Amino acid sequence: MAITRAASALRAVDLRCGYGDVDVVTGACVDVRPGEVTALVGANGSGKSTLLRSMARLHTPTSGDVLLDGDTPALALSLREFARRVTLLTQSRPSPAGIPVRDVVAYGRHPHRHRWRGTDPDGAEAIAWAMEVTGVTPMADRGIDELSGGERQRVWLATCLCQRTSVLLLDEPTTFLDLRYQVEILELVRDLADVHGVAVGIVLHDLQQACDVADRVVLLADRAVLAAGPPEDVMTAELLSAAFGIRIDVHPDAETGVRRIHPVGRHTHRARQLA
Ligand SMILES: Nc1ncnc2c1ncn2[C@@H]1O[C@H](COP(=O)(O)OP(=O)(O)OP(=O)(O)O)[C@@H](O)[C@H]1O
Repeated sequence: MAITRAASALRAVDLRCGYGDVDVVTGACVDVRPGEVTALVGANGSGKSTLLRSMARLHTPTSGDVLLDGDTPALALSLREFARRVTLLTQSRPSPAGIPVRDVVAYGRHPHRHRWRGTDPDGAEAIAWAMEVTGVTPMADRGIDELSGGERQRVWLATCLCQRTSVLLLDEPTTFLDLRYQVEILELVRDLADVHGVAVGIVLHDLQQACDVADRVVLLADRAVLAAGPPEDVMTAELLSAAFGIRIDVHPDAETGVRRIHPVGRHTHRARQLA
């Protein structure tokens, strides 16, 4: 992968991850850079979550390194210090009964609270901001277990955002969300990178969303990184079709140049046109 624009905020170097004796991903190099959105894409089971969790210190890789700010081994930091710099929105999260949304979000500030005094001068403002941008302020007093899947997803995202870390890792943040919130969350992600210089690593199933939001894409297949780089290099018909095992057409939008992704199933309108 070419490294040109910005120094890496979080980098996986030659990472090998798996479970027991089974390798899920080998030789993976991923750069998550300040002010950029890096999307991880690939078929179910290709190792996106395992790789992201390994970069967030939630899974222990078999070998390889995870480096912060170019050269600091992630393991050199205490977990608390690491949590102040890197946060991960995981795919599955507990929703304990009766805990109000406001308290769930506030829990995100835990690494920032003074160890003994328990103070967090920036906490209230960070929590209010995170709840506002994710649209969960109106449900602040409701129990997290009473919410719909999409509402809950936004609460967990607020819990991550209130930490104001310089690296934000998101595992399928648009799952469960209706179209409006999918668009808003991705716009927020883009703003966090563009305006606040946050380094964002994001797992996305929707390849169109990856084309729309990402500066760089890492495509996983066959237990490795099949391709990595700008969307125009990675989101090609050839690479995507190989990674997903179906025909996928890709055409640049005539107006914007952004790639448009068209999976071609046997019964899609496009397949009938081509037949
Ligand atoms: N706790 C675990 N123990 C054993 N194998 C696991 C475990 N978690 C995941 N796997 C396996 O590791 C592989 C990669 O899983 P992972 O969740 O990283 O893939 P993914 O690309 O994120 O998938 P998806 O798109 O379905 O979310 C899969 O084959 C999965 O079955």
